[in-house]
Amino acid sequence: MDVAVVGATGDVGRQICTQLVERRVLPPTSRLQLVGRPDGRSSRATYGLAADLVDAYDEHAPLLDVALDPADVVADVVVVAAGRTAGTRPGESVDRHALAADNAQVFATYADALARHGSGREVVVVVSNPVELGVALLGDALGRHRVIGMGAWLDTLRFRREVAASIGVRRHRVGGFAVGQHGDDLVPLWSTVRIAGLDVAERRAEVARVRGPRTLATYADEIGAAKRALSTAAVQDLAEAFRLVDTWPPDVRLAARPWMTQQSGAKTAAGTASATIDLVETVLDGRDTVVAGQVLLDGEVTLAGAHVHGVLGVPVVLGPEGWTQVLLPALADDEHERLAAVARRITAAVAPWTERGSDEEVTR
Ligand SMILES: NC(=O)c1ccc[n+]([C@@H]2O[C@H](COP(=O)([O-])OP(=O)(O)OC[C@H]3O[C@@H](n4cnc5c(N)ncnc54)[C@H](O)[C@@H]3O)[C@@H](O)[C@H]2O)c1
Repeated sequence: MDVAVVGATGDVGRQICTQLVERRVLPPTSRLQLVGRPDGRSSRATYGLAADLVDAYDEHAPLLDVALDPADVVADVVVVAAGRTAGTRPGESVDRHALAADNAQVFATYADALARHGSGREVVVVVSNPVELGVALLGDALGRHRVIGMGAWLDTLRFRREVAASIGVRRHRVGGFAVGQHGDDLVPLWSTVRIAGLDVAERRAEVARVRGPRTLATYADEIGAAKRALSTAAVQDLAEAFRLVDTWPPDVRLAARPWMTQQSGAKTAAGTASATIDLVETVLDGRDTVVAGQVLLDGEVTLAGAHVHGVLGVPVVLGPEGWTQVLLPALADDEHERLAAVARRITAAVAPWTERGSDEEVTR
């Protein structure tokens, strides 16, 4: 099985390539295709990255190949990590609309190239932001089941880690999902949290203790307040800003910590790459596994009495041919309400770049 990484020399793309090789996800007989742009620095750096990876991992590296023309991308799994990023400088806000305007062309280019020249079977993992727009454009072009965005899986892993830290266990003992839109519009599904080794009563008591008497009705305000507090704290002392994050409930930390990391200039490349590789491994593995991801829905989910026909982060079954089933359990009222609002906001955000049109037409 072969993997292509589009945007291989970017901060995230480079981490994905390195981890794919270092974690031996691909055997030496497989091919890792590093995809760059024909113009600019990335074309030269793509060849350099291939040489550096062989230098480091010659004993077990897969075959390494460079592609600079979208028409030459060939793989069983294509990871799209190319494009502009935002919010990496102190005080810089993430304007998802502006980011969409920039990255829509990148998504459209590879959607078109894979539709024309691909095998018709490749599975695409979208990393670039806005991940929902990437899933919409690539899903429309290639078939929606073959395209998954990794933002909800990263948010899910972060949610599990924050809950685990508050309870005092390791992440692998915590289950549960964070869904919705990647970024501030994520939806932590507290009702799905499970903790290995605890019975139902014990788990409920632990969740109530670490969550407190809050609901998702105030979540957006809490995230806004957290960012303001961090902006002030970070001016004085970045260590103090990260210490402040630790004083908040798990779901606020879930949104605030990556935001602070991005603002620190460090970016979130390692965590993003690791979550991406989970999805790539799942597809290559050949067995169906439940993950969370942004997918293009066609009525599989009903929120506020309306079927969702658009992109939304949800738990899905992922396998060798892409995602097959949505596994969204019955939600608590506050979760349902927030997820319905988020679905509408994603649809509105994606509409200018797709042919699906207005909110009402998409979610009916
Ligand atoms: N989904 C997530 O959880 C998540 C997390 C972190 C970053 N991201 C996103 O990943 C993307 C990349 O982030 P980064 O920090 O690596 O950015 P970066 O600026 O370091 O790298 C972007 C790379 O994309 C390349 N590129 C741009 N247009 C291209 C094209 N048409 N074809 C091939 N390559 C092209 C550039 O040459 C560069 O190497 C951004 O959109 C960012 O928002 C997503």
